[in-house]
Amino acid sequence: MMSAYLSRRTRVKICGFTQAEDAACAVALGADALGLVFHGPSPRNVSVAQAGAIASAVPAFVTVVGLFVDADQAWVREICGSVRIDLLQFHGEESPEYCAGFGRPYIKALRMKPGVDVGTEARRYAGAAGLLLDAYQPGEPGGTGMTFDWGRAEAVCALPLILAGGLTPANVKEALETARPYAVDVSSGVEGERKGMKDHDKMAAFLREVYEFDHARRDSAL
Ligand SMILES: O=C(O)c1ccccc1NCC(=O)[C@H](O)[C@H](O)COP(=O)(O)O
Repeated sequence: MMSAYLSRRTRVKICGFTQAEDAACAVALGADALGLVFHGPSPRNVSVAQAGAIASAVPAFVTVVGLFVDADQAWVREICGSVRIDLLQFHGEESPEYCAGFGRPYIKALRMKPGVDVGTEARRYAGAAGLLLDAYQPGEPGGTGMTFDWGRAEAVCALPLILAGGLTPANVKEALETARPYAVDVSSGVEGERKGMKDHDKMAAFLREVYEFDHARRDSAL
């Protein structure tokens, strides 16, 4: 009988879409989840109309993630009422009570500043569907293109861990080898010249690297 380990594959979320054709490409390449940023100051911020055009073209079984940073609750509700959002992602200082207040599954981002303990935060956000670990850059809430010490993500924790921050096709295998997360999340590392515009070749290369990592690990376990 095949063990859970043998059937294991790394999920991939690509974040920060602003163009429907980039999102369609990510789906065709096999991405598991697409992130839409609802945060005005971000260069990847999308309007309701843009988000609707992207989300409505996403097929069943691919997750549309709505990302917010310390947003007004009414704004989160308004987006959820206007756009298909399957999963919420909170990227600021939101409390567990705030995150749970929308009656939807959510993931909580942790910016890995010194002293942040993944196990402690996992207990705090026990109701989350996953914990996303991102780099800490003062004054920048996310999408920084910066990495952090992936060894800190090896923590034993009851929640699925999503590794983010500065991942690229060139470093994602090493990151997977070190941290062994449930999923990886990438934004800048698959962009071209402009933030929010995804490079289709980079997205393909990123997904290929993850696929190759999973297959090599599975083969070595046989
Ligand atoms: O992408 C943004 O512009 C953004 C703005 C504010 C909060 C979060 C943001 N992105 C969050 C993500 O999910 C990114 O994918 C994650 O931070 C990793 O980004 P990157 O280092 O660029 O791969």
